[in-house]
Amino acid sequence: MIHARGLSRTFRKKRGKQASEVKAVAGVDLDVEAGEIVGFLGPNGAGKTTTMRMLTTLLTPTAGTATVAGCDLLTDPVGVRRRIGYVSQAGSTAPENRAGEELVSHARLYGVSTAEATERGKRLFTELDLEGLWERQPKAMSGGQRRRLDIAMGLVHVPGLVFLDEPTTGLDPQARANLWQHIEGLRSERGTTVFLTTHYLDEADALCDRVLVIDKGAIVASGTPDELKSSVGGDLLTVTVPRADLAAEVAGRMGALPGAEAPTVDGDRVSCRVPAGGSALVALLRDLDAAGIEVAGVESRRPSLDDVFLTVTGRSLRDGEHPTEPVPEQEPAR
Ligand SMILES: Nc1ncnc2c1ncn2[C@@H]1O[C@H](COP(=O)(O)OP(=O)(O)OP(=O)(O)O)[C@@H](O)[C@H]1O
Repeated sequence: MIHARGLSRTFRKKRGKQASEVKAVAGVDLDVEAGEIVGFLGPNGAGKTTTMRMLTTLLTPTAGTATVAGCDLLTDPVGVRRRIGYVSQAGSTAPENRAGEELVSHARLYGVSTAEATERGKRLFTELDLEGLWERQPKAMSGGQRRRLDIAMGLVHVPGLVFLDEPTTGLDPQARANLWQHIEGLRSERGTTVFLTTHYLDEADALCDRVLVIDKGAIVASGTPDELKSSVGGDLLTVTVPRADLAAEVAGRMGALPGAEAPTVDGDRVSCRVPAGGSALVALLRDLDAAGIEVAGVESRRPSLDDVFLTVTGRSLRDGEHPTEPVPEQEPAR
C-alpha cells in the first residue's frame, strides 16, 4: 500500500545572511502492506510529519520515489490524493462552517452523493462521540471535539489508506480508547490501511501491528511491538536492598546469573537485564536467602517500547515533551 525508497527532504533555512540546510528526512525506505496498522514513532523533530507530508503529496521530496495506494507519488499525486485520507496535526476544518455541512462537502469532493455523505457523516458522529454537534461551528467546540471532527473529515470518503498525524493528542482517555476502537474497526470491517504517528507508546503497543522508529531523518528500527521489545535484550531485574552497603554484594550475585548483563547500582537499587526475568528472580532470591542477605523489594519487568526507544535513539521518548517550533517553509534545496 505504501512503498517508499530513499525518500528525502532537505529544508534550506535562512537566518539573516546565514543559510543552512536541515536534512529533515534522509533516505527513508518503508513498506506498508494493505490492511496493516503501522505506527511511526520518533522523538520531536525526527522527521515523522515531514515524511507523512511527502507521502500525502503536500510536500515535494528532494530525492527518492514512492508508490502510495497504487499511484506514483511524483507522477500521479492526484491519484494518490483521491485514494487517501489525511488527518494532519493542525486539522482541516474551517472554524466558521457548520460541522456537518463541512463534512458532507468534503465527501462530495470525492464524488460521494449528498445522501450517502450525510449518512456516513452521521454514523461517524455517533462513533466518534460527536452526537448533537452536527450544526455546531468548530470554533464553538472543545479541542477534543475538534480533533474528533478532523478525524471524521479524514474518514468520511472511506479511503483505503488513512494517514493520521498524532490523532489522539489532546483527547481524554475515554476518547482515545474510542478512537482506537474505531481505527481497529476500520481495519477489520473495511480492510483500511492505517499509517499513524503517535507520542504515546502504549498506543503504538496496543494498536499497531508494526512500528517504525525514525530518528534524525532515518528509520532506525522496525518490527512488531513484541519483536522490538525482545530485541532490547531481556527483562529488567531490579532488587532494592534495605541498606546501600549491601548493593555491591547483590550486584555480584546478580551478575553471576546465567546470561545476565553487567548490573548497575543506583543507591539502594541494583538492576540488570537477564534473558528470562521470572526464573532469574527465583534463582537470585534463593541465592540471596542462602547467603543471609535481606532484600526490601524485587521486580522483573519486560522491556517496554520506551526501552526500545532508549536503545535505538539513545533518548527516552518522554525526554522530548515539547514539540519543535515550526519553522517557516523555504524552497527545497535541490
Ligand atoms: N518547513 C520547514 N522548514 C524548515 N525546517 C523544517 C520545516 N519543517 C520541518 N523542519 C525541520 O525538519 C526536522 C523534522 O521535522 P518534523 O516536523 O518532520 O519532525 P517530527 O518528527 O514530526 O517532530 P514532532 O514530533 O515534533 O512533530 C526538524 O528539525 C524541523 O525543525
